Amino acid sequence: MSLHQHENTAAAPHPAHGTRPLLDVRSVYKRFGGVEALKGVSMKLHPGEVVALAGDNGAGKSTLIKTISGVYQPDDGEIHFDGEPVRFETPEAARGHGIETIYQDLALADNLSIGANIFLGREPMKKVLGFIPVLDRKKMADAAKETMARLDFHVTRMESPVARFSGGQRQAVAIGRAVYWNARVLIMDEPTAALGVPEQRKVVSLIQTLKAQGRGIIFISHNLHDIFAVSDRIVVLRRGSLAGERRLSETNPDEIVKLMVGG
Ligand SMILES: Nc1ncnc2c1ncn2[C@@H]1O[C@H](COP(=O)(O)OP(=O)(O)OP(=O)(O)O)[C@@H](O)[C@H]1O
Repeated sequence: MSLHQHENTAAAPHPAHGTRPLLDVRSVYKRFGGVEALKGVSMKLHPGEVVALAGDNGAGKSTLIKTISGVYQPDDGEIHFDGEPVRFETPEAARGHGIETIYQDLALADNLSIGANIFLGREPMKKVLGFIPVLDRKKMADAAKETMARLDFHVTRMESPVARFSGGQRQAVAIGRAVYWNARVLIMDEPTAALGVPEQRKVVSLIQTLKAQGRGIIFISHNLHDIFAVSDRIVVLRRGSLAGERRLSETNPDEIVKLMVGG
């Protein structure tokens, strides 16, 4: 196996360069049987940076985010988090380091409130009469209010089941959950897919809020408009390899499409 060298590493340094990257993916390989889904992919993510992952179907985008977030383990190569080499055997292990992934299904419990969704599976308990454990609903409600306010995202009916919320609001709840649990890296799979235009704008503005809070964000998108609206850098994959990497200020949608399709 030869290390795959990519031609385009010309992206100018991000202003955050010089600071230590939050995430440093170094020449990662991932195979599924005979399929080489990742062939020596490298990428970095700095605090307060938004990186878009672009690429055609089958380019390796999902495999890359799942390899970063502990769903898969790399067959070769290394992942460094906050300067230390890491190997996450499970998504929970990645979460323990503050790497939270939001998939398209959002993994929300539709019939529960925002607070209950934030604490899903990690419910806070309190004791009544000194020994009977019950759900600490006040803690859940307060956390929901605070978290959504931190995201500058206001819903009037905090106690409603999230099924009643719009797509953008539901995305905000999923982001809120990650933020409550101190996500330092948020990975989002197509966060604006299946949303109407005003809702897409809200999600873009949420991503800007997360960035201003110094978190690192990686998002997969097929939507070049959103990519250009919110990212600092675009990493383009093609057939499992890095096809190129560009700072937003030095590229345009045509060039990104060319990198995606090759030739
Ligand atoms: N669990 C798996 N088992 C076998 N092959 C897989 C598996 N996951 C991905 N692949 C293969 O790896 C390659 C990369 O797939 P991946 O889903 O990462 O691409 P993608 O860029 O996310 O594509 P899309 O935009 O269609 O979701 C494809 O050839 C795919 O068929």
